[in-house]
Amino acid sequence: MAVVLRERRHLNLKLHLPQTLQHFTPATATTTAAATSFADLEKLQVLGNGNSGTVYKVRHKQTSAVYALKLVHTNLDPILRRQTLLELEILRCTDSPYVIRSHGTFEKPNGDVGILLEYMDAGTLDHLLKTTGTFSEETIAAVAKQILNGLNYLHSHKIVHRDIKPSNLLVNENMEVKIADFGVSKIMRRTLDPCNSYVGTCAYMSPERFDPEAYGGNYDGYAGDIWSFGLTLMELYLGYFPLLTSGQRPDWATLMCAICFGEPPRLPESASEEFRSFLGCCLEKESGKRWTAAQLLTHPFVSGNPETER
Ligand SMILES: Nc1ncnc2c1ncn2[C@@H]1O[C@H](COP(=O)(O)OP(=O)(O)OP(=O)(O)O)[C@@H](O)[C@H]1O
Repeated sequence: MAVVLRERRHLNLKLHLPQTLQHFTPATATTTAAATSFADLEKLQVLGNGNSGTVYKVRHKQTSAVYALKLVHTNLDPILRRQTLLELEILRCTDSPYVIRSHGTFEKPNGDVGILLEYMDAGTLDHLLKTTGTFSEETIAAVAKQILNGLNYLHSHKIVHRDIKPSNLLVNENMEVKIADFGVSKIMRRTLDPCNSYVGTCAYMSPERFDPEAYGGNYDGYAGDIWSFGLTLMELYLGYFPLLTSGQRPDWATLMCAICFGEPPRLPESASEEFRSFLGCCLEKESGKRWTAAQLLTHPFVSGNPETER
């Protein structure tokens, strides 16, 4: 299995999307414990609703193992179906402790697709922020290092996430953080492949993604992920979205002005010099000056963090 994975990576994930799900045997799955059909799973509760479908907490009837089952209603929407197949392919090819693992996929006769995922019992960073309040710098450094390890892994395999935000980062009770929801991700087929589509949550978009025309019509998707990552950390520190005006998320026009024409958001004086410097490296308006995930891992804000090896 490891050999197969290495070969895939060597090929830089030059993928051909299949038309059906029959090909999707997850490369990283513990398939012995995984279900083979919907009938093997007992639904326990709804974990959340996304744009594309519903996520359930489920139990495997024979093994009692608990998973999250993402059910996507792809039958009516060919674009959603194509994107779901791409999400599945990314999940199947990734093998990192910092990226959510898939344990299998199923398709219902009506075209609904089920993705069996590892269950993260503390939910999303967004949920944690709302229930337990703002994060200390120490916790943010530990969280940041894990997300960076995940981004570094994805970017080195030519995958751009394109929707990094607190609600797409899952946590378990050990405070292990994993990147999830590849619903709008992109696999870069060539090194210089540009991103040029307007996808992802616009609040967390970098200036060059918000206004690609001003940057020659294309943007560096990897650098876009770093901007979103920077805004995410800032939100964990402040307890609210950093570009928030008057207590509510700004509308599209206000957001565009703030992101494209305003100064990048900065941390208040109460934050340490190291944290402010770190975020400055993430929130550079010029994408070429923004640090990469690999570079950020060497920044003193995270490099000294004693995160246990996974
Ligand atoms: N593996 C998981 N473990 C635990 N909870 C999960 C898991 N995956 C998703 N969830 C929960 O289900 C919710 C909905 O997840 P989903 O992936 O559909 O994404 P979303 O980011 O809310 O939506 P969208 O796909 O529209 O961006 C999440 O916000 C989270 O609370």
